[in-house]
Amino acid sequence: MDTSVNSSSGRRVAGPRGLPVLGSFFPMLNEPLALANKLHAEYGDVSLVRVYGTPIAFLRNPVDVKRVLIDEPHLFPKPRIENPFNGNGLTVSRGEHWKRQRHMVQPLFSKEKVRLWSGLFSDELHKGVERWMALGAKGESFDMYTEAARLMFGVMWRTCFDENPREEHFARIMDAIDVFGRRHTPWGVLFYKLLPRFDPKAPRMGMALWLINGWIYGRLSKRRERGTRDGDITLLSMLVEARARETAESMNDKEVRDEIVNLFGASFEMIATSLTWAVHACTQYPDVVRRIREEVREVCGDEAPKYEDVAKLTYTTRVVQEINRLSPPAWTILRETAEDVEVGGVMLPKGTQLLMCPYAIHRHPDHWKDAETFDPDRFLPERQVGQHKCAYVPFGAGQRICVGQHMSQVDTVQTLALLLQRCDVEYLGRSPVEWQTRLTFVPKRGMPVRVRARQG
Ligand code: HEM
Repeated sequence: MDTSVNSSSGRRVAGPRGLPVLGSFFPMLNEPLALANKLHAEYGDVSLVRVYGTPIAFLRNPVDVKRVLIDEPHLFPKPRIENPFNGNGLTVSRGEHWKRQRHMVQPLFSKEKVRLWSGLFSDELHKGVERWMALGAKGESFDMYTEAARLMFGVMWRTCFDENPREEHFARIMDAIDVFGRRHTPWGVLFYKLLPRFDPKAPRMGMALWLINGWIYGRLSKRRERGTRDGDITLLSMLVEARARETAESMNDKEVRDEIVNLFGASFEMIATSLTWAVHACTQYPDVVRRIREEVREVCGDEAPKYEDVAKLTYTTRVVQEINRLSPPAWTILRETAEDVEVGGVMLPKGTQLLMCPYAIHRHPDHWKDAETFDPDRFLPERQVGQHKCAYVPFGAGQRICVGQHMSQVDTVQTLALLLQRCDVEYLGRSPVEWQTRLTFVPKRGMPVRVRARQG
């Protein structure tokens, strides 16, 4: 049986009714993106399920996505998301607090700032690639996702604190993500209060939270004691120095802590996911590898690719864009309706949760030709003419667009360029790769690869 909501145009939007009371709780919990794909295939651009009576609408038409994210964001705020990790940081805050924090945080990720951090990034990147080659030299394989996460975690740790990360920091954070991410998919945040009670691993989250707070507050208090120092380009210091636009107020300790956790949470796993899928694609398409290597040789010669080279690595950039189209790390963007409102010709009641899945939007048959084909050249400027602004939203759109978009693109392109310049990569897992949605869109059984130094 179907659920239906009357449309003002007489059309009906429908989805499966699901179980009594629970509705579609289990498909949403187990694999919400698979549910979204199924619903779009069966019911079109706007479809609806209920979970505990809460209506949840899936939108995939770029026209509706633009209206929600860009044209009328006041009608479609972010839902209230409460969890002790994110606190009231940028990814979850709303209203005036969000506006104030966004004005303070966004400038910290300008091109100029990313350039400042680029030496530090290159440093970590070289260590990472050398480590992968050393494993390959011993004949050992590794999980690309874990290694990409380790690399990007190191980059973020140094960006925040200008310290080398310890294995303990990485292991603790990955453990927290493992527990938190399983229960805490972006839609699962709506039901956070209910879920941990059933989760025997919840104490591990409590321990991780206690440690993370200790790491941040400890470093913050030292930074406050020490005061400003020339040449300090840590994100921690920049957050301490940031001033609100209208009042010139600075952040208190809790606000700095929240932003550090949010920036960490929003960044390293996302970039690691993008890199993982990019490396996998390169193992599948030898022609893509050949073109990236030719481009890197033309732009960098035998030198390692640097920050300044990235703008010239246009084909490699298109490869990354195509990866973020087909395997968008942020698999959903969440909003809710602030009042009864019509979307895509359908009347949705106040409080309807809106899930816009870039995975589905990036495959919309009216906006993408041969959507399943891996074709980086579809991002050539001449082929993008006339493309809808919201047909491609791996970083979101509108006022809440990702603050780390430039940083991500630079880091992913530079990593792919260096890796393929120096190494051959072999994928050792099953094909096709099974995926799952955790905090990001990840391979279900990891991404086993072997990396060997290139000869000659
Ligand atoms: C491939 C990498 C990344 C992807 C795919 C990605 C994706 C996204 C998306 C889709 C949003 C919008 C969410 C929404 O509208 O609700 C977002 C927001 C955000 N991203 Fe990213 N992101 C990436 C990397 C980063 C990095 C490197 C940082 C910072 C270091 C970052 C920080 C943020 C923050 C703070 C927000 C919240 C902005 C706000 O709500 O005002 N992200 N990201």
